[in-house]
Amino acid sequence: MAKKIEKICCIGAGYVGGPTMSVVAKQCPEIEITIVDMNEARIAAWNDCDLNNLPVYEPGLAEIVAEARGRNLFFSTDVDKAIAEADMIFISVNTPTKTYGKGKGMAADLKFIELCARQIAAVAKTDKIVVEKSTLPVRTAAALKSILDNTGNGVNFHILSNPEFLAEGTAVEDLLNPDRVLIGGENAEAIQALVDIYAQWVPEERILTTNLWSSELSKLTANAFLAQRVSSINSISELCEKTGANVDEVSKAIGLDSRIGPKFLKASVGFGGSCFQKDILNLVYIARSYNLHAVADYWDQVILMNDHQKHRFADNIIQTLYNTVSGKKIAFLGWAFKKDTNDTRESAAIYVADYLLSEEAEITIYDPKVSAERIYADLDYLNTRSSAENRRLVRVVSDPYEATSEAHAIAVLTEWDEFKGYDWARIKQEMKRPSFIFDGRKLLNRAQLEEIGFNYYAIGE
Ligand SMILES: NC(=O)C1=CN([C@@H]2O[C@H](COP(=O)(O)OP(=O)(O)OC[C@H]3O[C@@H](n4cnc5c(N)ncnc54)[C@H](O)[C@@H]3O)[C@@H](O)[C@H]2O)C=CC1
Ligand SMILES: O=C(O)[C@H]1O[C@H](OP(=O)(O)OP(=O)(O)OC[C@H]2O[C@@H](n3ccc(=O)[nH]c3=O)[C@H](O)[C@@H]2O)[C@H](O)[C@@H](O)[C@@H]1O
Repeated sequence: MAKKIEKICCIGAGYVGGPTMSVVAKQCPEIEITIVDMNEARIAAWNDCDLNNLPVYEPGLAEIVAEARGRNLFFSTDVDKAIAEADMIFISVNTPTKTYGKGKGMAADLKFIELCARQIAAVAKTDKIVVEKSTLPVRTAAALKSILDNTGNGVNFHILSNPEFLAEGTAVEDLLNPDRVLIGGENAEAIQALVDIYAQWVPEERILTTNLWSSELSKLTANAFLAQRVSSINSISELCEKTGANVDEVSKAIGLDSRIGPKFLKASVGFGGSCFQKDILNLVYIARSYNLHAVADYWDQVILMNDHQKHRFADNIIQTLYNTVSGKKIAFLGWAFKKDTNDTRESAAIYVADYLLSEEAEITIYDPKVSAERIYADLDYLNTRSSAENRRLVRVVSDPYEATSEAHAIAVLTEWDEFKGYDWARIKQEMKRPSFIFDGRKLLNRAQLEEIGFNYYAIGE
């Protein structure tokens, strides 16, 4: 019989910790869950009475937080207390690409993970099951175990790997109906304790148990395969543009082959998000560290193709606008890395904007969920020009018609549904002529827009 878990602590109240634990709290009302974070502002936002102020926007999430918060779901900055009281501790902190030292620009930065392990070791006075929820390099559990066992108070720690496969924008749905839940571990009782939690709402045949290393490596592999599909179809999109083929037609034709399948074949301006690039870079780094250079080079191509796609989208705008965008107003519709999220990490929009700004374009941005502050922070982070210069060249507005008015061109960077329903005749009326649209998401209706008089360009057509 596995130990029944009564109290869970989750370290990290971000895009994974927040939604994941909210859903566990909803499905397991008898378990008390405390999500802790050292970021006070983030915890305050999770505790905000106004659910519109939650730090993560996900369809359906606010309702779940409203149901569970204060009942069996708590958000706190008191990390030590939550660790001390919990039977099971999820580590859901960020594991970004290293920006310094050995492995800079490639390896995952594990300093936040190590800090968690040291804090758990220092505080724990009772046995704990420690669950890796963050995405980690294969064999990280060995390092965690070494820290916990050597610096702890003599209590027993069992480590499990339980990577998260949710996608942003559909996090709640993905958590409620996961394709699979993956649990890697060595201790049968600890594994069973976590299986028992998920089994409250996930069919048992979708709960897969493996050894620790397969679980850790499966997460990196899943993201690499998904990103590879996007880069593969994006590579074909360029060939379509040269040959008269239409990439949507090609996607459909190949996707109907049951061995290939229809998902993740949508050509785009390039994949973004906090994880695809970081996880592939990490995979490449790990392969190189084992001297597997052919393996590393193979996966590296996925990133190179993605960079190429963003670059050529921006280049096409410049070329089409008579080889100069200097002083021209370009309207960006969308800044988030995909629809239905306020997350902008590694969004293709950032890189397209940066490229156009270096050509002295003046960009006006509208995104239904992303704040101006976030957009400026994204651009400043690249360090290409001064913060003052970014603010001089970029305007962020809350009305799409204001963004597009007097613009030479519109670039669609995120596939927000609302863009489809705009009054495109009015937009055309208020733009400079000729009026160009560059659809990086293949979202809009070519026939309708050409009828109105737009010059419409879409990826892969
Ligand atoms: N964002 C996503 O959709 C997915 C992310 N992942 C993985 O999950 C992990 C977390 O990702 P996100 O939630 O997006 O990151 P995030 O950056 O949104 O959240 C991480 C949180 O951890 C907190 N934190 C860091 N160190 C801490 C410490 N020592 N004590 C207390 N709090 C600490 C930070 O303040 C931050 O609020 C990453 O490894 C990521 O690769 C996995 C699946 C999906
Ligand atoms: O580890 C993670 O962080 C997560 O990464 C991705 O989820 P996410 O990045 O949230 O979103 P996706 O739907 O995968 O989209 C990623 C990027 O690829 C782009 N994309 C996706 C699919 C497609 O066909 N074409 C395409 O360009 C999206 O627009 C977006 O920019 C994976 O889908 C999740 O399973 C994983 O848990």
